[in-house]
Amino acid sequence: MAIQTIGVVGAGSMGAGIANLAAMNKFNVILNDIEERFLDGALKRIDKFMSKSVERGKMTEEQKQEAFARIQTTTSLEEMSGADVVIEAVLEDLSLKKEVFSKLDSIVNENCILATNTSSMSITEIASATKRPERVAGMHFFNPAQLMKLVEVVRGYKTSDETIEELKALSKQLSKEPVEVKKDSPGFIVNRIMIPQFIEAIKLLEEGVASAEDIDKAVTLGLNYPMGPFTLQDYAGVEIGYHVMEYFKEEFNDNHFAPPQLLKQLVRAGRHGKKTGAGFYDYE
Ligand SMILES: NC(=O)c1ccc[n+]([C@@H]2O[C@H](COP(=O)([O-])OP(=O)(O)OC[C@H]3O[C@@H](n4cnc5c(N)ncnc54)[C@H](O)[C@@H]3O)[C@@H](O)[C@H]2O)c1
Repeated sequence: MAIQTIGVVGAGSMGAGIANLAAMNKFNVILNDIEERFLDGALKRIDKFMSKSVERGKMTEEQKQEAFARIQTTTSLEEMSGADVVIEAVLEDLSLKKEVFSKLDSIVNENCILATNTSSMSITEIASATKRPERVAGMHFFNPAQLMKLVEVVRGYKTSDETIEELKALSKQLSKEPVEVKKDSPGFIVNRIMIPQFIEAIKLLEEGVASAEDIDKAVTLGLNYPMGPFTLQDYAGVEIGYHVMEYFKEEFNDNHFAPPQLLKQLVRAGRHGKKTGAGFYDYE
């Protein structure tokens, strides 16, 4: 199947980035969110990203305009009927994702692939909200989706080989490097490794072993990571890690994954990271 039109549901950090990436790679994009203001915000961020690319000589103004023109925005999920693949990027909430998948299943054509950008949750469970579990899979991008090279293509229990192959091919068309996650396991590969590191970093901070700045410095210089754990959580959205920890705790039946108290407090206080002006660090 030749994929021409990609639907993206949820126009937040990830949805906007994925829509931008798809448009820059010459796909038509239908970008959906629940309110116009979220779509306007997404278009502004897309415009900003591409303007910087033009400044840096990575694309021409004409290419930017062409890519922009390929993105159609809508608050009506019905308009996903024209999509060959839909990538869901709503909040990390299992019941919300299932509701979106159930609706999409009755809107899109029968061959359409329904992919989720979930950071951790069960593809099999999300697929169970549809009558096409063989056409449902994880397509996990990293932030910012325009730049980060990796895509985890994740198999649910009933995902067909054809669906996996098509999503791997699509990832390459989007200039990404896909890896196949062969089993539907919480957090897939990257978050399974990263979340315990976040937990240990927050515990070190809580125990007063070192400051956030010094933990970040130690990890960047000592492990050669591009960002330390606090800078990265603030960048990704502090609440995302929190939801993933809660999910790991339940799924693995292991309290070791429980979100540390400090993280809970930040989430409760609305300190969700850079996008809210504060997280582990202050930005304003
Ligand atoms: N932020 C990251 O670093 C990152 C990386 C990889 C994957 N993810 C995953 O991507 C998903 C989105 O994360 P995000 O950081 O972009 O979140 P976000 O909060 O920035 O955006 C979520 C968007 O979904 C919209 N939304 C909510 N309900 C909706 C509905 N019913 N229909 C359409 N839109 C709806 C919201 O209005 C919001 O604009 C999550 O599952 C997250 O775990 C996030």
